[in-house]
Amino acid sequence: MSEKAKKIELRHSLLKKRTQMSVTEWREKSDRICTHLQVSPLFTQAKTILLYFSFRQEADLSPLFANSHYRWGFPRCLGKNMFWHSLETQNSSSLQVGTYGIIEPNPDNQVIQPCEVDLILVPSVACDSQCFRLGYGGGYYDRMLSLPEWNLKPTIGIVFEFAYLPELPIQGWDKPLQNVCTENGIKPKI
Ligand SMILES: Nc1nc2c(c(=O)[nH]1)N(C=O)[C@@H](CNc1ccc(C(=O)N[C@@H](CCC(=O)O)C(=O)O)cc1)CN2
Ligand SMILES: Nc1ncnc2c1ncn2[C@@H]1O[C@H](COP(=O)(O)OP(=O)(O)OP(=O)(O)O)[C@@H](O)[C@H]1O
Repeated sequence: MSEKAKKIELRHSLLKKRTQMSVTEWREKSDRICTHLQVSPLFTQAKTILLYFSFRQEADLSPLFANSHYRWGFPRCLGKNMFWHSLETQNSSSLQVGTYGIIEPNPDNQVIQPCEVDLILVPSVACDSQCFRLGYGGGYYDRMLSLPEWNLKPTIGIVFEFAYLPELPIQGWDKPLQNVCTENGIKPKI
């Protein structure tokens, strides 16, 4: 089987497993992930952090946004690129539903430039012990993290432990992240 076909099959089975989690289990594991993040030096030493609105039962990091000590950035998809915005108000009029049905900031919100970013929390379908990541297949983070202005930014892949695997199928453009966080803790790249 090709690496591409292996990715498609794995993505399908892991997304199925993730959406079969009960809401209670999802909430508990998401909260544990938030707790591990909140005590990590990578996190506490950051000022501007990129993250996401949970989609298809991804770990929900919304308890983190409540902390106004940090500046939070959320992605907006435009074509094959992501743009990052902070939300000045918690007002729902600053949000819209984007291309894939994911909530995103509307373009009027303040743009966050790469040089301002200290940490990226990367939503993942799976990660492996070398910090390679499987996403939804759009290539958004692969493209972004391959650019020189993003290349050296600290990254933490976010997955539940059941999707932290020994080895993912990888293709030429896949670049490892620097860390992975599951409900059991933060694991740096080996
Ligand atoms: N919460 C969250 N927001 C995010 C991401 C994410 O992973 N999580 N993204 C991270 O990239 C971007 C959105 N990327 C996405 C890419 C593809 C699909 C999607 O539905 N793909 C189709 C198959 C596409 C294909 O194989 O060509 C599908 O799964 O049915 C969804 C989101 C930006 N925002
Ligand atoms: N650095 C890059 N430059 C150009 N195209 C890229 C790059 N990285 C990935 N792609 C394209 O993106 C597509 C999707 O890649 P892949 O299946 O690895 O996505 P993914 O990491 O699962 O998705 P996502 O990052 O959106 O969650 C591939 O077909 C590939 O051609």
